[in-house]
Amino acid sequence: VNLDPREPPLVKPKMPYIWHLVGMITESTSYYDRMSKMYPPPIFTMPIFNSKTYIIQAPALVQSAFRNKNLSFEPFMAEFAQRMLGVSNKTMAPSLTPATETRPSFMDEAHKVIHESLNGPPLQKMNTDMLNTLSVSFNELGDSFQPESLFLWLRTMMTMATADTLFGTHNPLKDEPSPSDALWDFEAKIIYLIVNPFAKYFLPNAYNGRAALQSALSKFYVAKHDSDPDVGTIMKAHAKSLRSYGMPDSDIGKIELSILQVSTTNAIPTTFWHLMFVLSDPALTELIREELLTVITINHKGVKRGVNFDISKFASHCPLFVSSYGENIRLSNSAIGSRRVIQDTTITDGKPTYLLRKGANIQMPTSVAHYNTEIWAEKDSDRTQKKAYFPFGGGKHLCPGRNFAFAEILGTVAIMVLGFEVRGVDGEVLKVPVMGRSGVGEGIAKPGEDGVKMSAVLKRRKGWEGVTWGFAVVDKE
Ligand code: HEM
Repeated sequence: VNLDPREPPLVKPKMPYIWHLVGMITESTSYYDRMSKMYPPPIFTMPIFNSKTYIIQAPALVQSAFRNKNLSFEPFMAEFAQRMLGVSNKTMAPSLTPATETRPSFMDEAHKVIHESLNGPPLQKMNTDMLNTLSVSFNELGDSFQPESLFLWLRTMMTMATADTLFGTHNPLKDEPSPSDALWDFEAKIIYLIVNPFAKYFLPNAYNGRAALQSALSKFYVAKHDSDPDVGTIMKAHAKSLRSYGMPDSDIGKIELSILQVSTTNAIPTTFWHLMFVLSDPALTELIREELLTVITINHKGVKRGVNFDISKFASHCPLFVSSYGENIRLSNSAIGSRRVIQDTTITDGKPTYLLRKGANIQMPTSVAHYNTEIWAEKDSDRTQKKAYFPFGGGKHLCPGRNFAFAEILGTVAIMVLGFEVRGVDGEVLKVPVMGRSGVGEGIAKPGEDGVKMSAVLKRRKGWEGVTWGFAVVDKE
């Protein structure tokens, strides 16, 4: 590749063309950590085939990239979504509609619609719907319960509660034989579905799981169930937008699988890690229980007691609980932020300035900043840490689901910590399973085999037996 001297320095691969690509595929996101030790920050150029990818490692430069309007996420979203969903150019066409004099591009309109649907009253409804659906599952548990796999039990319960929240009474997943497995079989292999044109033969579970989900979702949209009153605003508004740009109902079903996927893929593993971090530290568990006592109201209904959490108070009343969540998403997140240079541009961290050439790709490995021990040593200033912390990306595409994730994750962990004693099958305190790295294209690491196999015993806590749990979400403070 040709490099202007003002561009970031080139890191030549040991073997031309594919060396870096092989590294990414075989070592997943750990490859970037290894590279960062050999080529310390701030930024370098990695040649892949005949193209250039700039790897931005210095947190200040990452923040500069997030703010730069010439670095776009949209080409990736379009390419990634089409291959992930396995849809034709014809199906994708309406969602690629460019702007006209009278109307924004579909992508810009969808961006606005999604961000609006995940804020204010629609967000509060989503938080309450999700957590009250989950509460039903907890309320149905007896005095003691032992899931074969704590992770898989939590995953299934949260997947179905998310789908109920998004799709309402006619949640299309309900008609599938094992909908949560179909979704996660698909999710686990997304990167391979993207790169492997023969996925149908090599990855039958992922391929067939995706097809079954898309067919169920298409029936939902053909029957116009998205106009039902209990459907989440995000699904209603996004489908309305797709229709207005000319997409037929059956194709809407295929595309909307992506919203179900983004709503579950990171939030559910994050809940598991947060639960594990808290439960593995009995002193922390006790302190968090004390904090949680300040955000509940107890109603006596005859002999039964109803306990409601007020989610809007978590931020102000539960500093330890909230900061443990913040630390959890720092450690469990090894997402790679992506952007494409759509116009020659420069970025700077205040010292040198780097030229970025039109057409090149950008990758920003979260783990390089999130695991930088110099930055995260206690002595380091808050300002530096703030720059080095981007679990939800940044700029225009800063994750719009972060407030929903905050509510659902803390709400789920809150019930389990306050309402239950959760121990290992041997009665001992649970240990955090080995946390690997997420694969390329994933955000949050999933537990490995030991974590998936881990069973647990949930016993209702003394004094909290027979409680009916619920959530009354008031305004976020
Ligand atoms: C702990 C949970 C979550 C994490 C760590 C996370 C992380 C991220 C990240 C890193 C991005 C890319 C941002 C960028 O490149 O600047 C993103 C985008 C996005 N996320 Fe999340 N996310 C989470 C939960 C959710 C949930 C629950 C939803 C939906 C309800 C959601 C919906 C989205 C959407 C729609 C985008 C694309 C935004 C856009 O293009 O403007 N996320 N998320």
